[in-house]
Amino acid sequence: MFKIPFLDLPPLRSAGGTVRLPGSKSISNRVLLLAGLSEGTTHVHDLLDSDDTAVMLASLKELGCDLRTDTDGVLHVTGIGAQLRTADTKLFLGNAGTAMRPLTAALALLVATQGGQFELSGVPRMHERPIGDLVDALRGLGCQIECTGQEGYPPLKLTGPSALQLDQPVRVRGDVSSQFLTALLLALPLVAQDRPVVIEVVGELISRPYVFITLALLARFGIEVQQEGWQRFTIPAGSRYRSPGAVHVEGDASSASYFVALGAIAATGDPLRIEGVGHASLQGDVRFVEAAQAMGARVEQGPNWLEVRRGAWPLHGIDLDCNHIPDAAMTLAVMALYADSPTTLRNIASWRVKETDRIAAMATELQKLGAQVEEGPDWIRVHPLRDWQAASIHTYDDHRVAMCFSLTAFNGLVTPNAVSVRILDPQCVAKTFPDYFETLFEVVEAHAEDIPVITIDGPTASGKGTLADVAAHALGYVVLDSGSLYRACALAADREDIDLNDANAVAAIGANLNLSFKRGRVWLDEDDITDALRLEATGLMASQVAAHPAVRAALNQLQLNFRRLPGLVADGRDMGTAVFPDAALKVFLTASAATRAERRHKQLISKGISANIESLRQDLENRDARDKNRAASPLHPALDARMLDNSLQTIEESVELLLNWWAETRPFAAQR
Ligand SMILES: Nc1ncnc2c1ncn2[C@@H]1O[C@H](COP(=O)(O)OP(=O)(O)O)[C@@H](O)[C@H]1O
Ligand SMILES: Nc1ccn([C@H]2C[C@H](O)[C@@H](COP(=O)(O)OP(=O)(O)O)O2)c(=O)n1
Repeated sequence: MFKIPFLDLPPLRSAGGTVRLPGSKSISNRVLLLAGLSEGTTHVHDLLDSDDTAVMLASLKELGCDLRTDTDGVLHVTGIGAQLRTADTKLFLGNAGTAMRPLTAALALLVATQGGQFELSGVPRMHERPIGDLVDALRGLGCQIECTGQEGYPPLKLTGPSALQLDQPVRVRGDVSSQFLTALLLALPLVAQDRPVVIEVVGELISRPYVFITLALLARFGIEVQQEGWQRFTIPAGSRYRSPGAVHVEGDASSASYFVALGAIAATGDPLRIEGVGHASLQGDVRFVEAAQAMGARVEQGPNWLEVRRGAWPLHGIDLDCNHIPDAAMTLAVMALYADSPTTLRNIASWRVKETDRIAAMATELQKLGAQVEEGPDWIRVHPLRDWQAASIHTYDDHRVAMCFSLTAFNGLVTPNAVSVRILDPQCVAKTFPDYFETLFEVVEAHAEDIPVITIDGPTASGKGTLADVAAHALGYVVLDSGSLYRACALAADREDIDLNDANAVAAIGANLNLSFKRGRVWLDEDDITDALRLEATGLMASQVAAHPAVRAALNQLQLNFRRLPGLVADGRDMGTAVFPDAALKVFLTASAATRAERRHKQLISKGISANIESLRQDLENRDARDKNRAASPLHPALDARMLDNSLQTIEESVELLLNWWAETRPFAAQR
């Protein structure tokens, strides 16, 4: 996951390959709650690992469920068998609507029948998301619920015991959020032992596919709800949650929408294959596929996979009632930018009460890119965009805003003036798809020249590696420690007893280096060479082999291969002058020889390697001289490099300066 303040996406050009989706959020949290209320143990496979499921798991633990994950990643949930084990508990539910609503209903009924007190709260946004219709329905039954902040919104205090009236149908509004009905359906079996319980929906029920998932999962846990249309549901007398044993969670169909869109926009060669959802999925959002097809996508599907290619290009504008795909429909608003006519998405009032007001959020952010957007209380219209502006996209702590705006990075497919897109707070995707951006980068390609590079060149022990690592971490970029390639090449040659002055023999070794980088360690063939690489003696040998033009040529492609999405920070001697001459920022880092010798001395001592400061200084001056005076790519600043002498700076000061210089080169500076 990219735990950074912003992630810059350079222009992306094509897509293809295979994506395995994380588990569905809706199914995961319903399964967890049902498993938690059941008797016995449920073995949950392919559970989504995300913020929202973490919230539900923490709550189940508080309630006394036993949770164990085995080495295969299967979660074993032993439920409470509908018996409260705690009497007075506070639950913090973050911004997880799929936890707040059903837990409110279940706990309100449990304290009504068994006594106790629960307080449910969340982040500030959760306290702005209405829950009044559910609270009213539960109060109508006799539950005691207090809204401790504003009436109709969390936080809530649930107390009991209290007498329940279950003879009359429970009435709940269905036109704001189907999650209220889902919450009641999931919870009312708790009190349907002696008599059937009837739920009546007031108003037109929205988001029916989510209710369908609820009913299907209830059936798996032994509750066969009788349904009369979408207005009346009866939970039969004698209902009891029974663990089905093993449950497999489907891939998340809403998450699939970004990759379906990706295929429709950019899979011009191989298709984009999406594993985890298909025509047999329970989730209504698989019908996003039909909307994408209407916009031009070519889709093949099996029971649990989809393959998507570009069909029509540009895409076609559509006019669609999105009631059946409320979450996935946000993706259509971004696809609309690539269409040949405006796209109108209707019946999306529920967008206004999600993680953020999604209609307002989409309109504001699309406009930043230059798009013309109109909006109404329950609709949005997006016009095709050809004159794009680089933009810094605010994500409102809303995972779907972050994910669907990543698709705007393909603007170079409809304009010659491709722009980069900045996604602010990219880690909000943790709500449902923590590795979304990593997964995206595996199946998309950019032109190498579009992938930004920062180079840091300079003499030994000037702090290049340190600065490169911290800056790359801050930007989410890949790091190239080019010195380590020269070091590895020298080590490999030395191990084979090759004369380091024999340029061609060393170059042949360099061209066939079998290096791998795993969990912070470096491997040469089967050997872990991490520690050997850092020895001063290895540095000296590296400097020696690095003087051969043939060796430099042999290692060139290996270094170019590090230019990967979303960007690169490369440190060495000739990164800015020879390997990445088009880098957007070049830094030449220096410090006095005395300072550098002192730093290296400290570094070695801290690693338990004995060293003499005077001989270190002598070695580094010799090495500087060789690196500067060699004929092939000698160490010197590029003409357009920025000079940084950090002799008197802390690491933090150097990093801040570099990041400020970087910000000056970016097109977003004014918007941040
Ligand atoms: N600006 C700085 N101020 C103080 N110490 C630094 C600074 N930059 C780096 N160092 C320290 O100097 C040592 C050498 O840095 P390193 O990044 O390995 O240099 P290089 O990659 O240029 O050889 C490290 O122990 C590092 O913590
Ligand atoms: N891009 C590069 C990187 C390193 N080299 C050579 C010259 C250096 O003395 C050695 C070792 O480099 P490295 O960056 O690991 O050395 P320091 O960490 O700065 O001591 O490799 C090079 O010629 N070109």
